[in-house]
Amino acid sequence: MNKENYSRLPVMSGKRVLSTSNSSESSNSDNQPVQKKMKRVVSDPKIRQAVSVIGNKKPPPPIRAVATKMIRPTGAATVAAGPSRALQKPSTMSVPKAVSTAAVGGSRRPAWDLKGKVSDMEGKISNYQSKVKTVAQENESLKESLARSREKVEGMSAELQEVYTKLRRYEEELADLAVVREQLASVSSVKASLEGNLHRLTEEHKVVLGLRQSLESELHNVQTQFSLQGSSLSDCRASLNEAKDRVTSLEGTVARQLDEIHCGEMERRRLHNTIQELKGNIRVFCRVRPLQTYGQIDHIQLPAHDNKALTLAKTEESHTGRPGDTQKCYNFSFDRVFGPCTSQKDVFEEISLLVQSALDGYNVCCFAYGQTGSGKTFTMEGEDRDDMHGVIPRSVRKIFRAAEALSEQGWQYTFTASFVEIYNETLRDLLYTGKSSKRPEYEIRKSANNEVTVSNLTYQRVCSEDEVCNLIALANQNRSTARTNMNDHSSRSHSVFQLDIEGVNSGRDVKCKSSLCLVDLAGSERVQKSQSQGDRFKEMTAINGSLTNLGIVIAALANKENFIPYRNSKLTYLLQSCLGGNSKTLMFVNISPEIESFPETLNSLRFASKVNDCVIGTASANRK
Ligand SMILES: Nc1ncnc2c1ncn2[C@@H]1O[C@H](COP(=O)(O)OP(=O)(O)OP(=O)(O)O)[C@@H](O)[C@H]1O
Repeated sequence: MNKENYSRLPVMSGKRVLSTSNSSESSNSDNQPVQKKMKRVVSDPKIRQAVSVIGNKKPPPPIRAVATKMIRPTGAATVAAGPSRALQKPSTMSVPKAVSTAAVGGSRRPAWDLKGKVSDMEGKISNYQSKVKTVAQENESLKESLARSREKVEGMSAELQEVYTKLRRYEEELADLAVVREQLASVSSVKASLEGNLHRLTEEHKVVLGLRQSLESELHNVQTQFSLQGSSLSDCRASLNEAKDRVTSLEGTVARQLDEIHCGEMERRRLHNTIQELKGNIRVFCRVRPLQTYGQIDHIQLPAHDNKALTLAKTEESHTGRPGDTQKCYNFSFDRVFGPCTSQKDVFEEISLLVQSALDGYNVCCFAYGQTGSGKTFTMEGEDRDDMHGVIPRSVRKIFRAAEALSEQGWQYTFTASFVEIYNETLRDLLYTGKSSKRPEYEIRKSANNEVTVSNLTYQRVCSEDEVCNLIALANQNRSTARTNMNDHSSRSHSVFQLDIEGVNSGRDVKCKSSLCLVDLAGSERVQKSQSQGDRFKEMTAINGSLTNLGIVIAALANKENFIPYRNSKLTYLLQSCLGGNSKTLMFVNISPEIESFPETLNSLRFASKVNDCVIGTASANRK
């Protein structure tokens, strides 16, 4: 084995091989690599034979054969006849010069010189004998040398085995190293990726460092501000304590003022009621509808300086038949007269104080009276546009706003709405949403504490103006309308919108309860003029009967009669609590400006005058 053999081994780092080789050299007792030794041994011709034996090759026979041949006691002649190959080699042994010369070819003895020839032969024999001796000695030394060589060969075989063992170990190490190399490769790739990561992290670290610096500076700023605010906080605390003291003292003042406000509110209610009483618990407002065609109203005169007076003038034909001869004037006086140009807002302003009374715990009733088409529904409900809203939507708005304002003084209000129609002396629920075939019967009932209710009627709890407006819209859908000669869309029924109000001031332990009734009466025209027949005639009879009865009830109240015929009509029975002593009533008399309506206008004004003359007993608030 030599270095070339090593290079043909499985992959191994040269360094490691060299180091192993070196270590092997250094560990060897002879301080020589095994292969070198081997080379030297094999190059020795004597040992080569032994090596050949180890290598399973037949050993060359010569030495032993020669030795054997030489040792075998054969005669000198045999020796002389065929000298061995060893003998062919020039011998180093010394031969007597005389013998040698004669034997080799010195001068030939004469045939007769037998003695000399014998002597030559004897010399030759002794020569051969000494040669044999020498060869035997050589043979012995060769045997010894062979034995030594065998020992050496055995030693070397052992060494060789050792070398093979080492070789196998090296090979195993090499295999291990290959695994290590693979691991190294994978570790290298991991290292490369880690280096990439490291590079990225380094960049990120730089960014984070920058961020940190900016955050640190920000933190510094915040800390500065914080310390500044800390000092201002202590200032604030001091002023807070001062403020707390002030608040405590103000709370006392507020409590005192709340008491004063409450007393003031109760006083306001009392005074307000006094004013309403002074104005009369039943008041009548007259409203003239504008002309629906271009023209001038001549027969209705409204004095410019007096907004409470109205004159109805009619030029009566003379017996000669010529017009303009005599003029008959009918003067009326009401609590207020509104001309055709008065806006809805101005009309409501006059009655808003009455609506306020409803919140204060007084029953309030407001109804519109007049012939068909005179503007009752316009006055009570108005139209969709905000500025055209009538008394009902404006009252509802005022009530809810006033209730909200009073909540600051501890008042909590609950509202319940109902909407009834009286058609042909029959009650109908205008808030009914069930099937018309399943409409129940409605009966007016009076409770022990004189409260009037209607059985089966919808009493809807409401919390806002919008909710009430939705109910009014529902009622309008349900409302029965009929076509008449006087007005295509006139209502042939009375409609009664009622808002029951309950107020509680739990802090003061005060309660109040009242009703606000807003009534749009059916048209009051005379039967003859409407030319109604059949059902329409029946409608007109029922309407006029209930309106007449309304007048009778008001007159009976005015005369302080013992018996008030409320039950004569459904209308008066339903409005009983609003018309009685404990109420404030407002009647609108609506009149049409057309000259053709003169008789109806006169009738309406006469009816309203009668009502205006009534003074209903002093109202008292329903307080507990
Ligand atoms: N003050 C007013 N200004 C403008 N238009 C009015 C006024 N009063 C009434 N009108 C109009 O006159 C018409 C009739 O009015 P409205 O329907 O209110 O009469 P009514 O008395 O309620 O009739 P009915 O008894 O048939 O219900 C309507 O078109 C209404 O818009």
